Amino acid sequence: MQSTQIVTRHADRVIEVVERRTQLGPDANAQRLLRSWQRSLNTHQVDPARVNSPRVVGYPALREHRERLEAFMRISREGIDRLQAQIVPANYCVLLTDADGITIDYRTVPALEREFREQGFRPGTCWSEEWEGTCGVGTSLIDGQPTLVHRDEHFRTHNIAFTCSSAPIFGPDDQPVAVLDASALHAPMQRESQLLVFRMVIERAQQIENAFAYYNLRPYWVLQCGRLAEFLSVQTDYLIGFDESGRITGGNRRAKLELFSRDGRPPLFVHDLFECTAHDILATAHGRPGQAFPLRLLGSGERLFANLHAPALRRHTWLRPQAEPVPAAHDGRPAAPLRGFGHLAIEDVRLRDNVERALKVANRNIPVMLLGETGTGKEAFARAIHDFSERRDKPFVALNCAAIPESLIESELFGYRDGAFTGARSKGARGKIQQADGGTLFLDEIGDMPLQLQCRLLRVLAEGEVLPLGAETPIPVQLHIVCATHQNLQERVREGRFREDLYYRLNAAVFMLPPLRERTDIGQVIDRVLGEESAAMGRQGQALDSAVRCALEHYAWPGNIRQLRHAMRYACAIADGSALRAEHFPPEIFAETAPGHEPQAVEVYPAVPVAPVSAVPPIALSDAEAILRAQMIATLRRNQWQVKRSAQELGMSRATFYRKLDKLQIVPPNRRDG
Ligand SMILES: Nc1ncnc2c1ncn2[C@@H]1O[C@H](COP(=O)(O)OP(=O)(O)OP(=O)(O)O)[C@@H](O)[C@H]1O
Repeated sequence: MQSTQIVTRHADRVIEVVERRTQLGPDANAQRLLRSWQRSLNTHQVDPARVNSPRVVGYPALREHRERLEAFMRISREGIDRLQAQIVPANYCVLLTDADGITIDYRTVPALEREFREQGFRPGTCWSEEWEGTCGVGTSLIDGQPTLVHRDEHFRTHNIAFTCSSAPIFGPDDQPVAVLDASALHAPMQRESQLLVFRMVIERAQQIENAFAYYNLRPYWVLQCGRLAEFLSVQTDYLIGFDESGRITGGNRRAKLELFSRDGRPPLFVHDLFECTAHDILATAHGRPGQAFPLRLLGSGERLFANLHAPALRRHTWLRPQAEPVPAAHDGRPAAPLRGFGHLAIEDVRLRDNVERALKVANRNIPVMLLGETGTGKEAFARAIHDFSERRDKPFVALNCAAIPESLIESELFGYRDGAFTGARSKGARGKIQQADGGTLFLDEIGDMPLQLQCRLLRVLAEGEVLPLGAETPIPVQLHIVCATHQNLQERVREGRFREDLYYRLNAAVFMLPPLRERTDIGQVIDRVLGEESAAMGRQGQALDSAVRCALEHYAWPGNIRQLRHAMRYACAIADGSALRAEHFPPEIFAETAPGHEPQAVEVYPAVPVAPVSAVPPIALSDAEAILRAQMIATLRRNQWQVKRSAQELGMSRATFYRKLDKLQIVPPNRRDG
C-alpha cells in the first residue's frame, strides 16, 4: 500500500506536467510519454491518484476474448514459452493481451503468483490506456510501437513501482492483434536496467508476428527472404505470399513496410518486386530443394536469399466433404451453389479460422452460437455448416425469434395438438423443433426468446424430446441447434433476461462473424456480390470504376453484406452501360463532410478557440486514406467529437481509432491552436 504522500506527489507531478505541457526530456521517447500522459488525463480522464488494482473481466468474457484469438494463441504459445524460460526466473511475469488490452495468457513462477495477483497481474486484467492511463500494453496499443514504461513513467500511482516492457504484434490487416509484455513488480531505479529485457520482448513479438503471418499465408506459396543465406532459417526478414499466377497475396509487416511501399504502391505480381517471375522462382526452388537461392530486388538490384515453401493447404478444396461432385452449369442455367461454404466469400483471416473450426464441429453434437452484427452472414454461415454436415439431406429450419410476436413463438417452435387453443388448426401443427428433426434448427435472435420459453427449450435440449401444446406424450427429436444473436447475451444474463443455464448450454462453440468493414477480404466480398447480382439481372461484364471500388471498400457498412447486396442490386439495375459509377450508388457511401457544419466543443479538451477541420489534409494521402479521413471527420462531427462513439460506429477499437487520428492528422477542434 502506498503512502498518501507518494500518491499525492506523483499525481500532482503528472497533472502539472500535462497542464503546463512541460517537456519530460529531449528525446522522442519522452515526447511519446508526454503525449500518452496528456491522453490519459484529457481524453480518457483517468485519475492518476486512483489507487485500486486494475479492472479484471469475468471468466465468460475472458473465454470470449480468448476464443476470438484461438488460432493466434496456439501459434504464439511457443514464443511465449521461450520468453518465459528466459526471464521469469528473474522475477518477471510474461503476459499476452489482445487488442482490447485484456490479458489472455499469463505466466510467472508459482512463488510470485500471489504477489503479482494482488497487484492485478492475472488472466482477464485489462491494461488498456483508457483504463490504466500510460502503461506498457495500453500505450503500445495506441502508438503501435514497442514501449518501455518504467516506474514513475506510469500514469497511475498504483503502478509506479512496476516496470513494463511491451511490444505490439500486428495481424495481416496491419492492426495490432495482441501485445506481448514482461513486467516486474520491484524494478531498480535505472531505466537502463530494463533495456535487455525490452529487446528480448521485441524480438519474441517479432517472431510471433512472423509465425502468425506465415500461418495466414499458408494457402499460398511463401517466399522466406533474408539478407544472409546462412541465417535464413533463424532470422526471417521478409515473408511474401503469392498464388499460382504469381500475384502477391500478402506478406509480413516488414515486407509491407520496406518492400511493398517502395514506389508508393504495392507490387501486384512477383515480377513487380524481383528481377524474375514467379515461374522462375518455382523452377529454381524445384531444382535446389531445401537450399536458399539468391533473388534481386527490382530497381535497387539488392540481393536477398530465399527459401520457398509450398502451399500448406489447397484453398477451397478442403471446404467440401470428400467425393462431393462439383455441380456443373448446364442448359444455360447458373450452376447450383456448391455445398457447404463454397459459395460464400471466406478469405478473411478470422472467417477462415471460423470455417476451419466449424468443419470440425459440424458432425459433432455440439450446439453452435453465431455472434455478429446484423447482415454479417450468420444465417448463411449456419446454412453452410448444415450443408457441409452429414445432416445435409435433412431439413434446415430457421426461426427468427425477433420477427414473430412473442405469443406465437411458443406454437411456432413447439407445435400444438388438435384443438389445443382457440383458432388452432383442427389437425394441430408440427412446430419448428419437430420439423427440424434429424437436421438443423437455426434460432435467429435467440436473445429475444421469452423467458418461459427458454425454460422449455432447455428441456428439449436436455431430454431430446418435445411436448407440443396440449399434448400429453412427448415426442423424441434429434436436433443440431445453431443460434445467432447480435445482442450481448452475457449482459442479458446479468439483467436476468436470459437464462444462464441455457446460455452455457448453447454457447459450446462460439463463432464471431466480423463486420464487413473489418474484413480483410472486403474486395472479394464486393466482387462476389457484384457477380451474383449482375448475373441475377442477366447483365454481363458489369464492373466498378476504381473510385467507386475504393469508396465501397472504405465505407462503414452498418448493415454489412446485406446492405452491400441491396446497394449493388440497385446499381446493377439502374446502370445503363457496363460501368458502375458513383451516381448508381447511395450518396452516403461517398459522403464527405458537409460544408459549414462545424463541430461542437467537447468537454474533455481544454477550451481554446475552435478552428474548422481542414478539408485538405496537411499530409499527402492515398485515395483510400483521404476517403477514410473524410469518413472519420464526418463521424466525429456527428458524434460531437466523442471518440468512443465514433470508433464504435466505424467498427474500430479505440486504440486503432487514436492511431488513425494521429496518422491521418485529424486534430480535434479544441486541441488546435486558434
Ligand atoms: N460470406 C458471404 N459471402 C457472400 N455473401 C454473403 C456472405 N455471408 C452472407 N452473405 C449474404 O449477406 C446477406 C445477409 O446474410 P444473412 O441473412 O446470413 O445475415 P445475418 O447475419 O443472419 O443477418 P441478421 O442478423 O439481420 O439476421 C445475404 O444476402 C447473404 O447471401
